[in-house]
Amino acid sequence: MNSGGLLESLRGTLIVSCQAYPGEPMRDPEVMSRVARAAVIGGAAAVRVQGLADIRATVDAVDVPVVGLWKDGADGVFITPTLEHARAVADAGAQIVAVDGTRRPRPDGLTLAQTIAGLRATRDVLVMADCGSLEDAVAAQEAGADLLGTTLAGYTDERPRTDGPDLDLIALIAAACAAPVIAEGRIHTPAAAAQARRAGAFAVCVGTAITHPSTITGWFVDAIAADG
Ligand SMILES: CC(=O)N[C@H](C=O)[C@@H](O)[C@H](O)[C@H](O)COP(=O)(O)O
Repeated sequence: MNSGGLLESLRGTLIVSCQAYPGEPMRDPEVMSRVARAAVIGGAAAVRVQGLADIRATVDAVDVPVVGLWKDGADGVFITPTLEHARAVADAGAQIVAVDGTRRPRPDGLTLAQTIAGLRATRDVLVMADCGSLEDAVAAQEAGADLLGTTLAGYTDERPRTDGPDLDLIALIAAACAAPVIAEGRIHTPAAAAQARRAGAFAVCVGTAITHPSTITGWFVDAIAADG
C-alpha cells in the first residue's frame, strides 16, 4: 500500500495500542504480538506497539499497519526521542513511526523537521507526531508530520490532564490543521471513542482500556470498594 492509501485506510477506524510497562508480567514481545492479534480480530485497523522487539514480533503476527514507537526513559522527550530511534523503529518494520511531537528540545539536538526529513530521506514510512497542545500540532504539521496525535495532552505542562480524552484539543487541532488528528489518551469507553471521533478525530487510538488488564481490574476493584 502506498503512503496515501495507508493513511486513507485509517479514516474512521480504531487503532489499538498494545503496551506493557517495564517489570510487568505481560512485558514480552510474543505476548504483546498476541494481544495485537486479538485486537485485530476485534476490528482494530492498526496497532500501536512500543519497543523494537515488540514491533518485530507484531509486524510478523498481524496483517494491519503497525504504528511503532520506542520509549527511552520516562520523562521529558522519551517517545522515539531521536532520529536514531526513529530509524530503528522503521527498520523493525513499523509502517508508521510515532515520535515525540512536542516543541521541547530533543536529546540529539535535532528539530522535529530535521528528524522527519532525516527519517524520510532513507525510509518509506509515515510519521505520527505525539503532541501535547495545539501549538505542538501546528508546529508538527509544519515540520512535515503525516498524523497528529493528542497522545501527550495532559502529560506536558500545556494542557490539563482531563479525566477522559481532551475533546477540546481534538477539536482545536482538527479545525486548525489539515493533517489528520489521531485522538489518543485516556479514551476509556466506546462512548468516549465516539465522542473523540465526533470532535474531529480522523481515527481513534485506545490503549489502556483494551490492553492493560491490571489497570482495568483496578477500575472494577475501586468501583466495588466505593460502593461498600
Ligand atoms: C503518555 C504516554 O506515554 N502514552 C503512551 C504512548 O504510547 C502510552 O502509555 C499510552 O498507553 C497510549 O498513548 C494510549 O493511551 P491510553 O492508554 O490512555 O489509552
